[in-house]
This record gives sequence, structure tokens and C-alpha cells, in this order.
Amino acid sequence: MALGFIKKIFTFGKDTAAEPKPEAEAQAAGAPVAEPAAPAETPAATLSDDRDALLDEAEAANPEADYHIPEDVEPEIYPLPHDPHLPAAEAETVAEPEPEAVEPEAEIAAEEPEAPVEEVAEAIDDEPPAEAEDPVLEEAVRAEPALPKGFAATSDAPVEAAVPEAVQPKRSWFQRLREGLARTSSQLSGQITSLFTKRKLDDDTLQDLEDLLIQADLGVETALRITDTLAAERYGKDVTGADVSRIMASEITKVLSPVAKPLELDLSHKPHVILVVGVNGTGKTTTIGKLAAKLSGAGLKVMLAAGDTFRAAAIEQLNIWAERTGSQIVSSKLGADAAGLAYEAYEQAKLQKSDVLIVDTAGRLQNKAELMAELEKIVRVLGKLDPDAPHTVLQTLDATTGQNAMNQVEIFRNVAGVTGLIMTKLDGTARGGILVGIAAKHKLPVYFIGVGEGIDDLEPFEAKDFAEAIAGVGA
Ligand SMILES: Nc1nc2c(ncn2[C@@H]2O[C@H](COP(=O)(O)OP(=O)(O)OP(=O)(O)O)[C@@H](O)[C@H]2O)c(=O)[nH]1
Repeated sequence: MALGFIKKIFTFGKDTAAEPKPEAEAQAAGAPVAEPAAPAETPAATLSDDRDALLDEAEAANPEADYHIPEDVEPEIYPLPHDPHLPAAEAETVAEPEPEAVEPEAEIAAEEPEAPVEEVAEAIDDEPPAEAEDPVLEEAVRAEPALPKGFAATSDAPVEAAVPEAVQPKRSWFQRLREGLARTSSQLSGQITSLFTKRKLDDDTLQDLEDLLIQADLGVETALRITDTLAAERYGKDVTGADVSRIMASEITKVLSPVAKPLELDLSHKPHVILVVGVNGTGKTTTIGKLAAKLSGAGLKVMLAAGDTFRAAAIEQLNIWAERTGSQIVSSKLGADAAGLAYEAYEQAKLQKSDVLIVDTAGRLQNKAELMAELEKIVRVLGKLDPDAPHTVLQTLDATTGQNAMNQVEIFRNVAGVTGLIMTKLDGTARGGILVGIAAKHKLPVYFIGVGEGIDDLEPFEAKDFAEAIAGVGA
């Protein structure tokens, strides 16, 4: 019954144009592909066969792609030695799988004599037997996690209840947001003040203001909204910088409000799959760590997949985040097929009954065709396992890159069907205005913003707070 009350209604922002095309799949590989089996019934011994067939099919859909799949690479599963979220009853299930379920793990263990799977088996064996726990209490705890601020369940279920402590840092958060955006706002307000010193509002000043706002990355549409409103209120009259800031805050709030949405989780999926995409260095891995911290802190069971198989440091970094956040992780050797890794991670998440699976990906724009092929393949493979997966496709954007971020949304939206954004590095940049430009143009939900490198430096995106911080007004 755990979380069964959360109904599937997740649809917003989904770019259906980017979803895998059934016709293309039908044309792909002649070999029959097993339908995604019900997770609990999926015999683990056939996972490798299913995976290979599925990957072949996905690859056949794009024969030009070079996937760099070394022959000898098999994903390795690195659950934590002690999984704080694994109830004893589940531990028992894992420790005593059906006979078929043993094979893939045994394969991995055989290829890798020191494979962590064995350590895990030992760790699970060390768990107290199920009877020693209070199953009713455990079920209750697992059944009613309160989602952290910035997330929402796709129903009116009690998980909507806010985490109490999420309310309390409101003031300090706003303070931090203002500090983070201080460079953006002080640059803007300095320019605005000098523009309006001893000048009545006329066509020239309006044009200068429009140029200034466009240069600040707010976008033409928002710049015009601001100048039109200002003209309607003050044309021919004296204008102060404070007048402009007030109107700016109000107009930017109107642009941002429709995109400031919580990240909806449909926990009836088990796992709800979040695919994280974005150019290298935009903060994917760090953001995954921060999200995992929020989710596991709220009592959800999180599995990470180290799908950026092109950078050893990225795999290592995600392992560290997994450890820090009490999440499980499936990772592979460098150069492994990312779609294969995603497959394994999904199956593991099913077996482990994870609530959320977060898949990291590479973001090498240097080879766009290859990147596209890889991402498409990951999306296609996940979609075979669960027709609605990935349920969320998050793109991270680095605020410091300004207009580049705008182009990046264009690219990844088409390739991976991005459903929502997280803008990182808003601390200390003078280019925070780009978020407004992107919101106006792409109208994709913005779930969170990153304001630092720390585990807690990810905050739900609030339109009014952000607009006031950029405009330099408000408490
Ligand atoms: N100041 C600041 N730094 C951040 C933020 N988010 C991430 N970073 C830093 O940005 C750098 C790149 O972050 P990663 O998480 O490695 O980015 P990535 O997209 O995974 O990059 P690759 O691993 O190269 O694919 C790291 O040094 C992070 O600590 C943020 O919100 N603010």
C-alpha cells in the first residue's frame, strides 16, 4: 500500500515531440524485444538478455551513432554498505532472491572479484531479521514521507504537507538570494539610476531603458513590458530609479510566476525517474546531489545512476554525493554505454523499491551528434522499461553563461524532451537576468535555483522573491 494513493497525472511541460516514436521503434531491430516486464516479476537472470535486445533496438533506430561500448564493460552496482532506507522486510527480499535473481549479481561478482555487490549482500545479511522490526511502524514511515519544499506529489495526497523546517529558513533564504543576485541587481540599478538622473520620461529614455534591459539578458518581451508599463504611468514626468525598480519587479514577477512550479513526483511509479541533462560544468552532478539530499532527507529512497560515463571524475563525484546523501548508486567503468547503465539502474531501482531514480548524463556539446544519439538512446531505453519514463527531464543551466544558456535549452529540449529547468550558480553572477529571458521564451517550469556549491544551496524557485532580488527591491 506504500504511497499507492498518489495517482498518475504527471503531464505538465512534457515535450511530446521529443518522446520516443513508437513507429521508429517498430522499424528498429528485427529481433523481438521483450515488453517491459512488471518489475517485481522481472526475472533478474534475464535482465542482461533483455537489456542487450533493448539496447540493440535503440541503437538500430540511429545506426549512425557511435556509442563507444567497450566489450568488457558491465555496470557495477554500488549500494551503500548500510542503506538507511531499506526496511528489514525488503532487505530480506533482497537477501533471499528467487533463484533466477542471483545471476546478474553473480556475473558481476565473477567479473569483478572485489565487486561491492558482495559487500552489500554481507551488509544486508547483517541487517536484523524482519521479525525483529516493527513492520507496521516501518510501513507507516515509508508510506507517508513529507516532500521537501519545492517538490509536489501528483495528487492531493498527504505527502503535499510541507516539511516543517522548510518554512523557517524563508527569511535567511531571501537574504541569501539577494546577496547572490547583488551583482545582477546593483549593475542594473546603477545603470538605471544614471539613465534617469534629471530626465523626464520621453521616447529616448524609454529606448535607452529598453536597450539596457535587453543587455541585462531579460529578453525583448520583458523589456517591452517594463517600458510600456513605465510609459503608461510616468510618460512626460520625472522618473526615479525606484519607480523603475518597482515596475521591473512587478513585471518580472508576472513573467516568472507561470514557470515557478514545484517538481512534481509521481511516486506511484516506483521509481519516478528523473533524467538530468545539460552541458558539462553546468552543475548536473552537484544538483543531483542536492536533490538527493532533499529527497532522502524527507524519507524517500533514492537511487542515483552515474550516466556520465565519459568522465571518471563525474562518476567519482556522484559516488561521493551518494555517500553524503544516503542514496544508493549504480555506476560503471569509464566509457560504458550510458543507456545500458540507465537500464541497469532502473532495474536495480525496481528491485530495491526506490522511490526516485536520478540519472546523471554526459553533456559534451563538442560532439553534438554523439550526445544527441546517446541521450535519445537513454530516453528510448527508459521508455521501454516504463512508457512514461523518464518522468522528469531536468536541464541544468549555468547562469554565468548568459545567452549561451538560452541556446542550450533549445538544443536539449529537442534532444531529450526537457520538462523543467534548474538554474545554477546564481550566487555572485551579474547575469541572473537570463533566467527571465529563458522563462519568457521557453516557458518551461523552473523548479529550483542553485546559489552555491554546498548541499543546501538549492532552493525552490519563487517568482516574486527572484524578481524583487533582481530589481533590488523588497525586504
Ligand atoms: N557557485 C556555485 N557553484 C556551483 C553551483 N552548482 C554547481 N557548482 C559548481 O560548478 C562546478 C561544476 O559542477 P558539476 O556538478 O560538476 O557540473 P556537471 O554539469 O556535472 O559537469 P560535468 O561533471 O563536467 O559533466 C563544480 O565546481 C560545482 O561545485 C552553484 O549553484 N553555485
